[in-house]
Amino acid sequence: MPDIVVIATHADWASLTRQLAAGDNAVSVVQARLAAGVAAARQAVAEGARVLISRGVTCGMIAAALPQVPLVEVKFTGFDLLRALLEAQAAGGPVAIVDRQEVLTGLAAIEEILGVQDKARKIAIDDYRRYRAGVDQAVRAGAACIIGNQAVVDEAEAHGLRGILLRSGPEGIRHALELSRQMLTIQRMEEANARRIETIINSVDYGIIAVDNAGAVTALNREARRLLTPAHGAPDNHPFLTKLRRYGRLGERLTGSIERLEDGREVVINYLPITVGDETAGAVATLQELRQFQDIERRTRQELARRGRLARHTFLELEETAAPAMRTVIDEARRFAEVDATVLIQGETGVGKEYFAHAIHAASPRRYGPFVAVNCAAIPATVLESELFGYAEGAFTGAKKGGKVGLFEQAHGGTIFLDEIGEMAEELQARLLRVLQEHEIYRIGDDRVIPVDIRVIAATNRDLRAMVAAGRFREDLYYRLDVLTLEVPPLRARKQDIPLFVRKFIDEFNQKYRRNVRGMDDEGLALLAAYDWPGNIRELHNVVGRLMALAAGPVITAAEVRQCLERRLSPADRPAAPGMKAAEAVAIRDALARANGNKQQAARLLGIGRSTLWRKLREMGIESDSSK
Ligand SMILES: Nc1ncnc2c1ncn2[C@@H]1O[C@H](COP(=O)(O)OP(=O)(O)OP(=O)(O)O)[C@@H](O)[C@H]1O
Repeated sequence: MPDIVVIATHADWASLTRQLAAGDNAVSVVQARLAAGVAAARQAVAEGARVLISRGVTCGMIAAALPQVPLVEVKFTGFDLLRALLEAQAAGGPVAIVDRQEVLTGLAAIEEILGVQDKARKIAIDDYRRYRAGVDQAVRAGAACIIGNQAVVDEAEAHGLRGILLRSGPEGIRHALELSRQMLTIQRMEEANARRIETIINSVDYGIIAVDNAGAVTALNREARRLLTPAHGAPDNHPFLTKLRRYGRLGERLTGSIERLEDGREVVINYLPITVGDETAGAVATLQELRQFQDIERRTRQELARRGRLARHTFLELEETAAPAMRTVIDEARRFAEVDATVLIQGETGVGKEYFAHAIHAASPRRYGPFVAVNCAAIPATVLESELFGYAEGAFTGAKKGGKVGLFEQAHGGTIFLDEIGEMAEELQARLLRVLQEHEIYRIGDDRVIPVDIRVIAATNRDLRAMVAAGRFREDLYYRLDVLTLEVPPLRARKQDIPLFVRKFIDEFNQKYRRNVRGMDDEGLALLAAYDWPGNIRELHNVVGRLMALAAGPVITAAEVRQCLERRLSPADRPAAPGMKAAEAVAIRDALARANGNKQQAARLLGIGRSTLWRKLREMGIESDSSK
C-alpha cells in the first residue's frame, strides 16, 4: 500500500486527485464517504498507509476513529469559493452558504480578499450532522441557491432549490498532497532517528528506561526489558516506574541506588531528570545488575593491575647524576638493554638496583611487553614457588579453582625482575635454572609444558660468588645469571649526587605533605655529604622525608640535619656489628609492635627497605608468613 492514501468523498475529486498525483507511487486514491470512508481509512492504515488525506465530515470522522494516524484535511481555497459563487450567480437569486463555522470563517477571509463579502449569506452549523437545520434556516431566509457539502446539496434539492457543491479544486488538493509528502519525510526522519537511538541504547549492556512528563515510557532498551519484565509481565507496570516518574516530577537525581527487584536480583540504579532548556521533560534511569557491576569492577581492577606491570622508571631519571662512576654504569646498562640476555645487577641495599631494572626493560625491545617485579626475599619460599610458576586446579589444598597463572607466564613477552635473588631457596634455584635453560615452565601439579619468552633481570646485595663458595647458591645458576653484570655504586661513592637527590626529594615531599620548603642550607648539605649512608639512596630518601615532616622554616637548616642524623638509630640498615645485633633485634621488635605486626609499616618506622626487614627477620628466626 502506498504511504499516502486519499479518501476522496466524490468521484470528481477522486479523479482530479489521481490526475494531480499521477506518477507518484507514494499516493493512492480511494473513493468513499462517511462510514465507508472511515472503513477505507482503517484498511489503508492496516495495509501500511502512513498519512491520510480527506475532507469535510468524512475527514472529521476519520480523525475521531484513528487519532494516532497523521491526517491532512484538504482546505478550501479562494478559487473553490469563487467557482461556487460563479455557479450560483449563473443560477440567479439569493445565495446562502451552509457549513461549519470553521469553514465559514476561512471563507470570510477569502471573500474579503476577493471583495465578494455580501454575495452570499452565511449560515453556520456547529456540526455537520445538523445540516438539515442549516438548510431550513437558508430556506427561511429566502435563498434560491445553497452552497455546501454533498449533504447540504441533497437537502437543498429536496427543498426544490438549487444546490451547489463546494468542491475542492486542484489548488487545495495540491497543497494537501505537498503537506502529506512533507509529513512523510519528517516521519521517516523521526523513524530513522528512533531506530538510531534504539540501536544505541540497545548496544549498551545496562538497562535504560525513560518516561516523559506525562509518565509515559518513551525509551526502553532490551536490558531494561530483561531486568523489569519477569516479575510484572510488562515493564510498564513495574512499581519501579512509579519511582522514576516521581524523580521526573521532582526534577531530582539519585545515583548509585542499590535496589532489590522482586525476583531478588539486586540492581544499581541511577535516576536522572531529563531537562530541555530550563524545563524538566521527564526522567531517565539506568539499571545494572549489581553482579555485573562487580564483575566489571573486578575486571577493571585486573586490567589496572596488568597495566601496573609496566616499567615506571627510565634511564632519563638515572641520568640525573653528576658522578662519573654512575655514568659508566648507565652506559653499560644502556648497552645491556639492547641485548636480549640475562642481567645481574649487584649493589648495596637502596642504591637503586630496581630503578636500573625498570630502565633496562623500558629501553629494551621488550618495552611494550610486561615488566613483572618479584622480591624473592619478601615472599616465603613455598608461596614464591607457586607465585612464580602458578599451579593447576586442585594442585594442593587451598589451590584456587581454575588454577593460577604464575608470574613467569604473566611476564611472557616481557621482563621478569627477580630482586634479592640471593635469598631464593635452593629447590627454587634449580627450577629457575631450568627456566633459563629451557625457556619453558610447568605449573605446579600440571605436566603440561608452557613455553615462556621472558628476559630475566636479577638483583642482589649479596656477594653471590662468596655464597657459591659457601655452598649457599648454585654455581650453575650463578654462571647463568652472571652474563651481563652491573655493579651499581653505593651513595658514598657518588656524594656529588646528594644535593641533586635532596632537591628531588624535597620537591616530592612538598607535594606529598603540601609543604613549601625551598631547600636545605649549605652546611646541612655538607653534613649529609659527610655521612656514610649505609642504606644508600633509600636511607637518604627517608632522612629527607623526616626532615621535611619536621622542618620549621622554609629552608632545612644544618641544626635540623644534625639532630636528625644523630637521632638515627638505623640499626637495621647497617651491617650490624656483633654487639649491635641484640639492640637491632630490640628495635625491630619494637617497630613491629608499634606497627601492629604490619611489616611494611614497621620497615617505614625503622627507615629501612621492606626486603631488608624480611631478611633481618629471617636472620632473627622470625619466619615471614605474609607479604604485608
Ligand atoms: N635515581 C633515583 N632517583 C630517585 N630516587 C631513587 C633513585 N634511585 C633510588 N632511589 C630511591 O631509593 C629507593 C631504593 O631504590 P631501589 O629499590 O631501586 O634500590 P635497590 O638497590 O633495589 O634496593 P634493595 O636492594 O633494598 O631492594 C627508591 O625507593 C627511591 O626512593
